[in-house]
Amino acid sequence: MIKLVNVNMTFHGKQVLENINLEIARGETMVIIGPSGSGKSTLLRLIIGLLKPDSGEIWVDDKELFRLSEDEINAVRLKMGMVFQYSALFDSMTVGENVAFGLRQHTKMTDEEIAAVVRRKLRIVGLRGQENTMPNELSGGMKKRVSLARAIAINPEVILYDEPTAGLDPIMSGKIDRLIAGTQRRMNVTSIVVTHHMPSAFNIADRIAMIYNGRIVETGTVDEIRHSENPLVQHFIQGQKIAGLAKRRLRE
Ligand SMILES: Nc1ncnc2c1ncn2[C@@H]1O[C@H](COP(=O)(O)OP(=O)(O)OP(=O)(O)O)[C@@H](O)[C@H]1O
Repeated sequence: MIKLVNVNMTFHGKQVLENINLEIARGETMVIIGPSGSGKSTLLRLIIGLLKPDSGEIWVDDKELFRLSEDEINAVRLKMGMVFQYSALFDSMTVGENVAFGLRQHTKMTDEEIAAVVRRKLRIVGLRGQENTMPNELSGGMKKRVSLARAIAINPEVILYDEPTAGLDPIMSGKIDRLIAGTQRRMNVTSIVVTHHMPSAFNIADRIAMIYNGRIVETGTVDEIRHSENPLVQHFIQGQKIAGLAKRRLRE
């Protein structure tokens, strides 16, 4: 479904991604882990066609993104929904208008049809009847759920999530994890999830890829990653556990 071949990316002469090769099958949930600044968000932005790599190929189905015209890239993008790191809702629009945004931009649906889709998607994310609420009246977790409702409104084949549980308490994180897994099952979407949060990664992943300094240092199933002998991987997993414990102690 999605394939990156020898992808390289630099910003102002600094190599941010180096020789990335990654294949994600249809219906698979691929979780990308790695330290801050390792290139995870850049990878997502390349896959959704917001950035162009310096070299390499990015395939979505049988189409290589950067051989396409702008119109063709837009058509591929319509297969993808993105849940952004800070939810990225439009503050001046109601929840309903936020969820409807993509449908208004890219379809010829009538107002009634759009309202029906919005109602259905809000119900799926547990926000039934919140159409007229403004984003600033919502908690962080609720905003993430609106962002997910907006991403699934266009019935995407691929959903990309950038740090979906960042800043959420463990109960809300668990809820978001279940929504991600439930959405995958219900819509049979391909999911790509960037996260620092190892419990989430282990909960939802079919496979995990770890990026370190712009390179993929390991790809494997949850079990393979848990038992990896790569010290970078173990260090990251253990480090996240220690960071979690330290945070809990600070709160106590
Ligand atoms: N538009 C840009 N212009 C210049 N440098 C950038 C740009 N976007 C990202 N970078 C740099 O690329 C590197 C990778 O950034 P990226 O956001 O992909 O990392 P990340 O792994 O997602 O980090 P985090 O977990 O902190 O979100 C960083 O050094 C960042 O400063």
